Amino acid sequence: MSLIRPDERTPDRAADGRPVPGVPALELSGATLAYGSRVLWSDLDLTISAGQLVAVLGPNGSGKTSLMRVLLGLQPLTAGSAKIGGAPVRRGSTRVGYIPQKVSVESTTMVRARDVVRMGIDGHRWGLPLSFGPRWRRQRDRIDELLGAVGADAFADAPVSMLSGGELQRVRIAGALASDPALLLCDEPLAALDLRHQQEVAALIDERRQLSGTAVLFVTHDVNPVLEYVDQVLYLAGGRFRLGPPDEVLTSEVLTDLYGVPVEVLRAKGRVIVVSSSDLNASGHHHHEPNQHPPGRSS
Ligand SMILES: Nc1ncnc2c1ncn2[C@@H]1O[C@H](COP(=O)(O)OP(=O)(O)OP(=O)(O)O)[C@@H](O)[C@H]1O
Repeated sequence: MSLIRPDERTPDRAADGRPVPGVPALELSGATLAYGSRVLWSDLDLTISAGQLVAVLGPNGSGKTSLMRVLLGLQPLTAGSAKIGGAPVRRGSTRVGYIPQKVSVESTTMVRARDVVRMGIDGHRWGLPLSFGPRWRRQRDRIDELLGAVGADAFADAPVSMLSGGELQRVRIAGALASDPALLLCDEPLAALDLRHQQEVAALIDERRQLSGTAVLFVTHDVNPVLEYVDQVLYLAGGRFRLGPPDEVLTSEVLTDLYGVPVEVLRAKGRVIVVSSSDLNASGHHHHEPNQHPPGRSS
């Protein structure tokens, strides 16, 4: 069932809601973002087709969240263009689903799991729920369907403040997918989860993109839980970036060039570990990011 409002139609969808082949879910052309004289990234060309997953990696302050803000229509580009489903980015679009790291309202109110999903259908707007009637029933069925698809039906009526981290992420995914978005933005959705829940949530996102063709932009500090699903890596560092398949970007040579200091990329049992060469003898961390402001780079 398509829930795209007439004012939300984008060229990637026909009037009946069916996908139009060949229109990218996301297209960034010559995209540049600078705060004053500080350039976070410049001349970024990135095309994400329906169903593709792109991991965005990089040290603190490299501009990952800022990229999400651009795609949510909250931050204008300094130069270049950004299109979602073939239409310019705009604030509040239901063509973009967003899984934030935290939703502060949830811990302080009696918001139920199904309310989070309803807000996704309504385009993230708070408002009075529909009262009983055919539209209410259709919406309720849709919410149940969405919660069922992520295995969250058992806690549909539970206050979200009582859910575990893994349960809450399932509900957020259902809410983010409620409007059948062309693009799903995930801001470190695995950060608060244990390994089992990380794997479950990553598999869930992968399953949904395969079923619905939703493209995914996945910001993370640790690529390992999603490595098997990643089509491209966008690695931001020191005002520059590298974009390509994981095997081409996650190499000692590429990251040493990007950071401007010696970096080693180690691979063990299918996992990728990035360490600065000077830390090679240090232990205790599975992923140690090199200095985020290497000498000679703008910061
Ligand atoms: N509105 C703004 N005006 C000026 N500087 C900003 C603004 N928003 C963010 N910054 C700065 O831009 C840099 C990039 O921030 P951003 O949050 O995008 O990085 P990040 O890669 O998501 O970092 P982290 O991994 O720590 O979340 C930071 O140094 C931040 O202080």
